[in-house]
Amino acid sequence: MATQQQQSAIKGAKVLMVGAGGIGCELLKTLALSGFEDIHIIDMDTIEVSNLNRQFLFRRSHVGQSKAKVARDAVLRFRPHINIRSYHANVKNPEFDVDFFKQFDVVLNGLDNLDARRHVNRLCLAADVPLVESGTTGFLGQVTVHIKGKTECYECQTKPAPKTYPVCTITSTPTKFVHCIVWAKELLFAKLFGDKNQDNDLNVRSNNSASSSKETEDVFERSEDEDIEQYGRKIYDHVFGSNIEAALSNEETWKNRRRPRPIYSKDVLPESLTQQNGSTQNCSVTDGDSMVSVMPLLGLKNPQELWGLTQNSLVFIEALKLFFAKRKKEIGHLTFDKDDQLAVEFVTAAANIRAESFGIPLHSLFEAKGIAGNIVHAVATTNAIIAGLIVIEAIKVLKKDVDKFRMTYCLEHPSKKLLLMPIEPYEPNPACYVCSKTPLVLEINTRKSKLRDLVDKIVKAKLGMNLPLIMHGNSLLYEVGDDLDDIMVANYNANLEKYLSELPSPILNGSILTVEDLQQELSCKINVKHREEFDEEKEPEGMVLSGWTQSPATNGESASTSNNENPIDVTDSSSGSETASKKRKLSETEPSNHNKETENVESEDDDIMEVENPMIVSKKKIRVE
Ligand SMILES: Nc1ncnc2c1ncn2[C@@H]1O[C@H](COP(=O)(O)OP(=O)(O)OP(=O)(O)O)[C@@H](O)[C@H]1O
Ligand SMILES: [Zn+2]
Repeated sequence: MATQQQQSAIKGAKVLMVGAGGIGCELLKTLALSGFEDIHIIDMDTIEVSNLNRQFLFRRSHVGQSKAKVARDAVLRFRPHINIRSYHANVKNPEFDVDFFKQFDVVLNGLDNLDARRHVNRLCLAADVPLVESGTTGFLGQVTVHIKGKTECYECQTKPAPKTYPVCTITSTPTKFVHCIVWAKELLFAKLFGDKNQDNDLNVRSNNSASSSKETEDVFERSEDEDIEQYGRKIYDHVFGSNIEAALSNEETWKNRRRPRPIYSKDVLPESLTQQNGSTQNCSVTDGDSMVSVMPLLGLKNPQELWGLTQNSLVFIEALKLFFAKRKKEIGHLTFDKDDQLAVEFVTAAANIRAESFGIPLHSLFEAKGIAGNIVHAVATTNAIIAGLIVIEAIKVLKKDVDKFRMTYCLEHPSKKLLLMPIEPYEPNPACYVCSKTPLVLEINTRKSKLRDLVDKIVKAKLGMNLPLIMHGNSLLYEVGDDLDDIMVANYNANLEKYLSELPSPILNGSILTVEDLQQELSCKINVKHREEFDEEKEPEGMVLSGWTQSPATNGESASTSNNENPIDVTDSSSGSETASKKRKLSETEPSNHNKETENVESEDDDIMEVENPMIVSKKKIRVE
């Protein structure tokens, strides 16, 4: 039961909730039942069938409708007299500016991505509004409190780098199924169906007899009149047959490794599939239908069933045929999406054939989809616990009970008999570029990198700025906005194509740039260090930024896109778990002895997820409430 004092803090509070998904539904219900009377909710999504098992404010009839609105209506049915306002919109929209945020007493995040979390963090700092941040991953979860100047901001600590694999493991020497999945989705799928101009480490040259006259022929190019099945077989034979044979010829590679087996389509498939099951040509799906699927056409019903080599090979060819027959317009623009059934079928089959070749155990479509989509299944109970903890912290924030603030971690197994681990929050990190204005350092080749590289790879992708402005001394080099005249736009566009050292105000070794986002009211300095060479494997972007918060790739992002620091990237850190780093507790005078350590949690496919191990913090400092 809430005390009188708590009740009055709750009643008078105006609260903003961002996200009405798994955590958000629980949170809205708990807020309403705890006595909150003025709640605003922002969510950009509509309800999907897959949300219904845990987002209990939604019913099947709501599928396709705004989450924020349906959540509001559902709660108003049992709390009709409170004020709930819903916004079906992206929190990054300009209408949610600093003034919008200023009207709230506290902001509560129930988001699922780092990008939006960082944006809300910046607006809360700019508006000086407390933020209660949260995240869950399966059984793990955490709630943290962020108050400008008092506790660390959401970006004070670096986030874990997404799990990456060396390129050569993926392209030549896979040893785990996840390596085959990464190869299938980031290289093969991207090569066949994605942007042709993207760098791709897949071996594209054919040296088979048919093309001996043109040794450099790109086998992935399909000529207009080429039969789709023949084309599919050509790709199959190239990637699973001749490429493997070529790799085998390098004896050194296989001295201490198991040798892979080349697989050719003629050895596993009948001569003509069209006669066997001409179904994909005749099936009734319409062009552009993302629900197209080969499974029913091949009589495969159970996604949890393990397919043999022949079945995988059939799925491979038939899925490729379907892409060309029914989704031709999308070819050249596709990135892998875990919700795209045909893409999942193709990637599962390709990964399994490669796995077979390398002697790695095969996996079902269900398992492969989980690995390819980095899916950790949501646990409704964790969301409910986390939502409860958010409300507890929100009430402390409203009562200004600074000494009682806690960051709470929901653990999977009891540790010292505790499943919920509360820890005192930490002071702001004086080296944080977001809340403490410490300059970042950028190593870059100022003669070979263009302003466009800086804008795309650093300012947008890494610093998460939406409407950036770049200044060097008094010279404005770049700016985005609706109020720019044509001449300015032309000047800025021309600057984008110039090398840094050739800009009107040249950026050279020792230059200090000011980079700002007016919407986020964020301004930071970048110290530029010229460097001639970069390691292509370890630093594929040709530049290195120090002191920023790592942003994981979004689903389906290609391995070689600018967002990733590392070549092949597979994880999505939805919970916002953090890596070990020096932390300063609020009440602490000696900062030295509270380094948080991390524990490695091995998931099924050996993807390592780092979670903080709060037990490392001295027990004296922990007060269980
Ligand atoms: N930039 C944003 N603006 C507004 N809402 C956002 C933004 N980013 C994410 N969200 C919302 O945050 C919510 C997160 O909820 P949750 O983690 O349960 O994800 P979900 O999409 O509902 O489920 P799942 O991803 O597991 O299918 C989603 O409803 C999503 O729409
Ligand atoms: Zn900070």
